[in-house]
Amino acid sequence: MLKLFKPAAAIDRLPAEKVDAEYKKLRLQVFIGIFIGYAGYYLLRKNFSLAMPYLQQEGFTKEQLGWALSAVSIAYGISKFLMAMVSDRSNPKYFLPAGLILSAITSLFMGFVPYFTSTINIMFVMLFLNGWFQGMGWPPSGRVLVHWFSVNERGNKTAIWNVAHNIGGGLMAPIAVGGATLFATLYGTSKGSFEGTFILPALVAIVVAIIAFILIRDTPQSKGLPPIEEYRNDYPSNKRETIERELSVKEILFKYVLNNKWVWAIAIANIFVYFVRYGVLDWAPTYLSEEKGFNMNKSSIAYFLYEWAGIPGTLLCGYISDKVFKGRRGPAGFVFMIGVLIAVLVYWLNPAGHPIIDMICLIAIGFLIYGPVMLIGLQALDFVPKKAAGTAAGLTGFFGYIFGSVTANGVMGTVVSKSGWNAGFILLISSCLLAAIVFAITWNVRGQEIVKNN
Ligand SMILES: O=P(O)(O)OC[C@H](O)CO
Repeated sequence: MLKLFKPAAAIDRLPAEKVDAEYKKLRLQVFIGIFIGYAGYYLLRKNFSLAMPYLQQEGFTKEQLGWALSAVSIAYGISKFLMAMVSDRSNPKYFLPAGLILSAITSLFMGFVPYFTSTINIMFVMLFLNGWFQGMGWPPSGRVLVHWFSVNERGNKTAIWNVAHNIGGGLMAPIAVGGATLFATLYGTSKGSFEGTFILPALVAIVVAIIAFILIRDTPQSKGLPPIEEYRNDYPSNKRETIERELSVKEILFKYVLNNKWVWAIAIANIFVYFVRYGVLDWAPTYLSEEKGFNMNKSSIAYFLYEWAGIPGTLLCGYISDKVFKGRRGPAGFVFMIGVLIAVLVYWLNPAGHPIIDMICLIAIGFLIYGPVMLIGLQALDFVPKKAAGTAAGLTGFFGYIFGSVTANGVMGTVVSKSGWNAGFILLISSCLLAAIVFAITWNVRGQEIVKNN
């Protein structure tokens, strides 16, 4: 591990009368830091898709660009897991901004140096690098969440933090399109300039990384504060013990993550959740234009609504899992996935000529799918001691991206080309059902109760 990333050491405790005020101030500060930091990551997650129409005008085909784009998901899935093992033993104040700056530098190279967008293979390598650096965002955020927020408030706080990615993803398109227009003006061309879709989001992301660096802190103990469990008198088990020493990679991986059946269960659920998340989102423009007669404008509105509907849906899901199901995430995940199943069915069976119903279905799917997406991350944080939290979430991310998202692009594309949209929808519906079943298997599990803290 690089010396720079070394976890911040504990310092002497502050006087008791200062603890409360300092905790309140720093909890808000670190939360804002990871919120805007993770939103910043999403400015650079898929900005390439906004460059694609311009790159098509430069002579690249849809298939070539789709292949290059898949590099982001492949690298991201692997990195979210591997970099999480590094992150669990790193100071998030350095780790999170470092990944964001590296991702921004990759994007700046693609915007400023023509060589890096000159062939599909070079773009694939650049996007792979970008995906890799993108994997440095979730794990340090998870480390901050579990060290500054105790188990009985985590559902709510994780749900609020999780909407950062909808906000970042939602803001990316106008910033990238604004960049294209701005750089077209600077370069004196009448058409949009794809360079700007790389450059402007990257510049904004660098500013975000600096702000995140200023705000984020490592553990409460490194600021002279007690562990969060002691401060809030909220322990994960009756033994009132938590692990506060940094764990070795071997301990994290083999003692707490890979031999935990519940982590495996949610990793498998994540395959199906991500297949639906990206299977619906990435194919919506194509499906709506081919089968429902939507033009690009209407399709992009539907795409936008899908992302933003995720915000209230995620908050509601976190609230329901805390208040109605008393900290059990499985039932909330089950109910939301059944809701997604119904909305996907209507989206499929609604005949062409009723665009409002298609829009409502996409809003409903967006509203409902991001809750389960968030719950899996939350369960991962809950199922292991806090020093292993990023790695557990990283494993679920690996399964979600490599087996869910990548197949949502590749397998869906092949199935739809060979057998038509009905076959594609049967895959989506089956995934909803399988995700619901795995959530149901975790029905009675309260993460904090099964965590092994010794
Ligand atoms: O798909 P990811 O890894 O960016 O995660 C998105 C959400 O934050 C999941 O909780």
